[in-house]
Amino acid sequence: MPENNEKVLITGISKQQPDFDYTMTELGELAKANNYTVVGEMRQNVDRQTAATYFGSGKVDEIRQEADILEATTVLVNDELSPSQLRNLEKQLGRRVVDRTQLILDIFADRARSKTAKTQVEIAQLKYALPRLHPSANRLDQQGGGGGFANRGAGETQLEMDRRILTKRIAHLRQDLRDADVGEEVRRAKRQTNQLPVVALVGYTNAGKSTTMNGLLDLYADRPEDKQVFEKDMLFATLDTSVRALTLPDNRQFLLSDTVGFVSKLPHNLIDSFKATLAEAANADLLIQVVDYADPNYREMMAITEKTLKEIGIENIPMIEAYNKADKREDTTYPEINGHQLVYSAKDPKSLKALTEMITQLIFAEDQEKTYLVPFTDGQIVSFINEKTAVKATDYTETGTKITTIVNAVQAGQLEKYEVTE
Ligand SMILES: Nc1nc2c(ncn2[C@@H]2O[C@H](COP(=O)(O)OP(=O)(O)OP(=O)(O)O)[C@@H](O)[C@H]2O)c(=O)[nH]1
Ligand SMILES: [Mg+2]
Repeated sequence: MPENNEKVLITGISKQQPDFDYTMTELGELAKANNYTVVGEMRQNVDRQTAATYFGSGKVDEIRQEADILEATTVLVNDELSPSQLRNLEKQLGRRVVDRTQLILDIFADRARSKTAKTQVEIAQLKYALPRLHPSANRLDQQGGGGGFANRGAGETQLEMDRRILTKRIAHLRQDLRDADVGEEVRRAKRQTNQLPVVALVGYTNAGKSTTMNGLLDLYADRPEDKQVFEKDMLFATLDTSVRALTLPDNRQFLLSDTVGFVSKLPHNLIDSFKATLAEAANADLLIQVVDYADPNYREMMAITEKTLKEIGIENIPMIEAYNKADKREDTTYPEINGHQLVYSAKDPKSLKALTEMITQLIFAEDQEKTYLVPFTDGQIVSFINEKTAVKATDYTETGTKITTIVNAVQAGQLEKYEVTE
């Protein structure tokens, strides 16, 4: 967490957006997440932004005065500003201006731990910076970035050279990302586990996705070392995807994945560079949308999640709506199942069992009951059936072991030659 504690003034233009109030509240949360101290808020209730300075000129004066009175060193704007708007506003306000995109990028940069997450954030940062480079800005070569640009062509301006360095760096990072093959984790897990069904936790940041994952791992983790992903009360605690195999008491298995949370107006650069990480949910057979039911804005958060899923191309996957943190509400009992909806608490084992029941019903819907007769010489097949499928009955006959069990489509194919109809 950066030592920040800077005083900031939050500002925005309503543009008749119905969710404007909510996005301003969220901007305040994002500011806190970046360790800013919010000292005030100013809104302009107009339909359109002003081309040169975003706010109208009268409003700019007001904001400057207010920022002076409150001693705010930085003004946060609830939108992505054009490069010239940012420059003009900074000049007229006489202080640093940070737009919503920059703020979210700063938080992501602070949270990124894995090499992949760091690379993805840096690409988004550079793409944001590229059109905002300005002749008067600090020289890049003095900041030690890039390298290999000593061959400055005759007549090439400093600005052109800086742009070239950034563009080269972005290309380099993109190659790193391709080499890392982010989508590989789920694909590999699927391959190694004979195409087990994949269940993905998705939802607004801080809803409790990682806590739900950890709760389920506690109950059903396949291997003890598989346990625990990072959970914390902060926005964007998770910036990577983790996949774990779970084994239910009846031996049936599935893969569970946890991933990055969403926020409204997630910057396009960020969605773009995190696409590979986010898209892992696209490989899922079932989504669990985790919702912070104790947050008064949970409906807006759900709308944002659904919009973001659409944006990254995740549609038509069955979904459980999982209303979490019910323990923080006085007006609800839990766990409570209603169709595809569950009211629960990720910290309550009974709730997690109810969730598991729902998952089981949905992902194993295509499972079939079969009876196999396995000759005594094929002992490894009997072990496979006992370990990987939900055995209902076993009978030792003269010709071999007769087992009635529940199998998925892949297993049905693998065991076909042992199948008998009674
Ligand atoms: N009281 C209560 N707190 C919960 C519950 N579930 C999660 N939390 C808390 O909510 C906070 C966020 O939980 P996480 O699991 O990290 O949330 P996340 O959805 O993974 O968040 P990101 O990774 O930031 O997107 C943590 O402080 C959890 O302890 C719950 O059922 N009840
Ligand atoms: Mg998380």
